[in-house]
Amino acid sequence: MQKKSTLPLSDANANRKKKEVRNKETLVKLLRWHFGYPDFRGMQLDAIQSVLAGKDCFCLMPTGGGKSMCYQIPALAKPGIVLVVSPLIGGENQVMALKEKGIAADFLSSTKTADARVKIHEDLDSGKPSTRLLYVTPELIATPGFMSKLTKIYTRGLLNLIAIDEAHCISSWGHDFRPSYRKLSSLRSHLPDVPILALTATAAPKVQKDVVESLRMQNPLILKSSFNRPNIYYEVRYKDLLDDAFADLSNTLKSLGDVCAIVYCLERSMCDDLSSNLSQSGISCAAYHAGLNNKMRTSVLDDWISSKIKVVVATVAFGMGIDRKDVRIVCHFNIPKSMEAFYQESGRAGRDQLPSRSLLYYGIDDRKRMEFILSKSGSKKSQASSSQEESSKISLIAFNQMVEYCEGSGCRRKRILESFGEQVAASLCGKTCDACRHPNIVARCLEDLKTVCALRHKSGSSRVFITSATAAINGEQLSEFWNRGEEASGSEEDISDSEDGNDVVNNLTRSKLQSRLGVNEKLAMLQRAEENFYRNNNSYKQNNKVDKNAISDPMRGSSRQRLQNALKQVHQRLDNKIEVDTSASFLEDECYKKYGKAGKSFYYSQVASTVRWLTTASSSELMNRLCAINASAEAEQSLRQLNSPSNRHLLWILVQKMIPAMNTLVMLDQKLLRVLCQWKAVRLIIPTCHKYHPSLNS
Ligand SMILES: Nc1ncnc2c1ncn2[C@@H]1O[C@H](COP(=O)(O)OP(=O)(O)OP(=O)(O)O)[C@@H](O)[C@H]1O
Ligand SMILES: [Mg+2]
Repeated sequence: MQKKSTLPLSDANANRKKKEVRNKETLVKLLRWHFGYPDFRGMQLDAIQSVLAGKDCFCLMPTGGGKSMCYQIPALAKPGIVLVVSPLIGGENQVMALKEKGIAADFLSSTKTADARVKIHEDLDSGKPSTRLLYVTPELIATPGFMSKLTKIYTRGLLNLIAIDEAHCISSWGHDFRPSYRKLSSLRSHLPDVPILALTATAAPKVQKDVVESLRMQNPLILKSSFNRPNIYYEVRYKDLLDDAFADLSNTLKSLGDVCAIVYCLERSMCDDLSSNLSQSGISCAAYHAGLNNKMRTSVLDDWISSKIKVVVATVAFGMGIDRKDVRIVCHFNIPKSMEAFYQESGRAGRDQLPSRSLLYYGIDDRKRMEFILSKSGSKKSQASSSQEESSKISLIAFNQMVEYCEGSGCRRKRILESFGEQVAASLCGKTCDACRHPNIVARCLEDLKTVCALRHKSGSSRVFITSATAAINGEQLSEFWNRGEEASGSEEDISDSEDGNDVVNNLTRSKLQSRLGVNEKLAMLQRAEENFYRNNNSYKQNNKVDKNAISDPMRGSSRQRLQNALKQVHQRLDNKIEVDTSASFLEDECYKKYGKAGKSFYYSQVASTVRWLTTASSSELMNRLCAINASAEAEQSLRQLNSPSNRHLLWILVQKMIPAMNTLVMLDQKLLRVLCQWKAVRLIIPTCHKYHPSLNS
């Protein structure tokens, strides 16, 4: 790309020239000439004028707010160099975009070839460098060789400004602390008179204080814009209330058409699995995480930027500085670790200011996993905080804001903004979050979630079985939630999230809940469960055909072993009251049923989560749960004996007798009974059947 000439500024005496450089008209002209934008946004002009006047400035602007312009325009306003400290990816992208506009920018980093580096150094040493914006990584600043080069440029009076992009990385209070940023404190002592511009979208007051102090900024102008992103619609969906969160995600992405999207996951392996699952369902996507080599990462990024692929399934490694304006949806498939992280990541949607969405899938297991990780993760941050314990406490407090965002019924937007200390008028949202647009549905979801938690707490059991909340929301109808009794007795609950309908039957036998539903609703629900059963069975078969992700028998064996090891300890705690082998097989089977078709890492993470539960649950939780498993294993044994054609008729009679007695369904048809048999639902009914038909005992 040809170099664009700098906009000629009138040349009079030095003082007048200095002032002229800062006057609005001149700066707007530069903006139009180089970038084609009609005017400055928000506080851009204030920041630009401040640094051109030689003053330090701390600039807090929302994601996509246009922070880069605050140092790009000063670089074009007067001769000399603006040094931009930035993380690698973000810097490289910006340099590429600037070069395309004919602006002399370069990135000096270890990823450059030796030749390219020599060229840049020659230009810097020339006494009249053509480079206007020199991007570097914080690591480079820390090297003595580069600092002496900078000092040379500075003594020649050619260093106009030091811009620290993503400045929150300096602070261990921020969500993305990077030790290399800490070393930037040496800039002020080596280059005392150069104004420093710190830019971030992280608003925590502690971060601001940390940044200002670490960089030794002097009486900086503090500019803060509102963090509101009015063009983003915020929504939370509850994994524990969805039939199948993967299917829900995939359907959501498909329903939006061929749009550009980011899906964030917690773990690399989950990115790989989710990406391959989405690809299998026809979505153009790829995984991006730190486990891929540089070449792969660059190629995924290039393909996504150039629209060859539409969806990137990524860890947080896909992050800072990625400037694709038309991301229409950012999904979090796992809950992020803090509101700041969530804000930054979701903020990658709609940088073109057009309507966009943030969709977070919240799951109780994810929450527990994150709490576990954060409680162990203090050591990383302990450099700045007094102890590891304190540091993990801070992380957990930060995480709690995220939990409140998901579990609260109030406006999501308000919650985000208030977490950054903004006062928010009730009318601000204007129904641009699910809680404001569908308050009843959200309230109901939360009620259901409470029920799920209560059931788990009582019996160590897992989730309820309901149809997708999404469908209900999209259809503007009431959702199909039915399990709303808080005091539901869950004694015969099992942890299973299996999609085979056990949950339906389990829940049907919970008498407190039953009275709340009409027969038709219950039948409809059974029918849906039946459809799900067949649908899941089919997709399972289909997936299995192509399965490089398949979970092999040895893998399952080693998972059983893991569970057995954990169960042995539980066994001792519970005075040898449980069957280790039976329980291990049962728990492993559950993990497999739940995530077998989703891939290895989903499966492994479910196994890990079960092991964690075994090591952290209370004795009574363990007793309830594990005794239920043993009882259920016995019941299954009985089922095998019972499920012969001649016994089916008997079963049918039993079901008819038993269910009305329990005030549930007054009738079932043969078809549904067949389904019940296939779901092995009878195994759950059988213990109850004994009461009604003692002859069964024989
Ligand atoms: N005055 C303006 N008018 C219109 N568009 C602008 C203006 N200033 C910047 N932009 C555009 O807005 C987009 C976002 O800008 P930028 O990347 O600087 O945001 P940011 O604040 O650094 O966001 P993030 O925190 O996500 O890095 C860019 O595409 C940029 O070109
Ligand atoms: Mg930026």
